[in-house]
Amino acid sequence: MSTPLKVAVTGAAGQIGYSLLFRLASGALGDRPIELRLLEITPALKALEGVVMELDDCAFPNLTAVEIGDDAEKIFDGVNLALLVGARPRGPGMERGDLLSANGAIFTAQGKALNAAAADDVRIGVTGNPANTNALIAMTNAPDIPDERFSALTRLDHNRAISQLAAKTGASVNDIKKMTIWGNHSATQYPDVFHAEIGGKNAAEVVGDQAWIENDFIPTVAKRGAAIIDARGASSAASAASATCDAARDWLNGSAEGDWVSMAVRSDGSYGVPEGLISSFPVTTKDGNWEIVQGLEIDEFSRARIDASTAELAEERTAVTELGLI
Ligand SMILES: NC(=O)C1=CN([C@@H]2O[C@H](COP(=O)(O)OP(=O)(O)OC[C@H]3O[C@@H](n4cnc5c(N)ncnc54)[C@H](O)[C@@H]3O)[C@@H](O)[C@H]2O)C=CC1
Ligand SMILES: O=C([O-])CC(=O)C(=O)O
Repeated sequence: MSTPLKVAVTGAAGQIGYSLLFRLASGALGDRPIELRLLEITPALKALEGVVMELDDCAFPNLTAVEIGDDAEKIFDGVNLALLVGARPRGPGMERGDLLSANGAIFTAQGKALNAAAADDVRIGVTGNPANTNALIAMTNAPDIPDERFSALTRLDHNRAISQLAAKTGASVNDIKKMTIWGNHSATQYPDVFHAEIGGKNAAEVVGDQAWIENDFIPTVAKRGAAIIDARGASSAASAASATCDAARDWLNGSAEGDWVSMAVRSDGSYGVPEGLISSFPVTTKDGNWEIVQGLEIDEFSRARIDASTAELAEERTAVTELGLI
């Protein structure tokens, strides 16, 4: 048996955790042994013990060990992958950015703990909202970990966009490639169909309905989180866990040939996105590394939307700078 991949999950007793842990343990990252290291706040440890009892009861063949605790440095010791989920979710009527001050402090502490304790090859995926700026906070507080090891989750938005496009065109989700989410995991995000393909043809041309793209598709994807909160009374959990798995699997194992994925990563200035912001881009991945897809033509319609979302990210960066978090 190969050495287990040590995977930390924070907020493990929460809603997303309750789906994510079982997906990870049952092979979402591939058929490989994994060790789970689960971080919670002290009052949630008892509930987490119950979740671990359930993990035990599944007798997952690839789950070699589970450790739980409330000390981030101990839990992050030697981890190869850290999935930072633990943070307060928004309720009805809130924007994700409203969580900045409540959740930002979690990511300073966890950035420092990862810096001190994680394995040299660690990859860190941030799901807790506001995900992009939380990733920026963790990255800035972990100066010894290369910046490219941090990403924030926009894979859920990417998956939502594929699903909406499949429903509109009658195509299978398997035929839809090269979807892109640009910018922030917020209502300003820009799901881009102009570079996407359906069965090898340009997706915007297949749709042939600019009004639908503008007035239906983009707002439906961008506001899907709020629609789920309205319907469920709680924010998306199983789909967020599924996207967290998809993103981690593709990061570690590589994106498919002839396709790309959306990940929020540190901007190097590509596509005019201010350097240093954690913004979503089309990326290809291989062996735990990502590369921003280059050379896409950005027309005026797309330019305005990318700029609006990255302006919001810049404002969030200013806000957390003023809060002393970075
Ligand atoms: N990026 C994305 O696509 C999505 C992000 N989210 C976000 O994920 C986060 C978690 O959502 P849920 O699981 O539904 O929330 P939840 O409230 O059910 O669970 C959060 C858990 O985090 C724990 N926690 C709080 N502070 C912690 C700390 N310092 N260390 C470790 N654990 C801590 C809490 O005790 C709780 O058990 C929220 O911020 C939510 O908005 C949710 C859906 C999609
Ligand atoms: O909308 C929320 O607050 C939860 C979330 O991030 C999503 O479902 O995309």
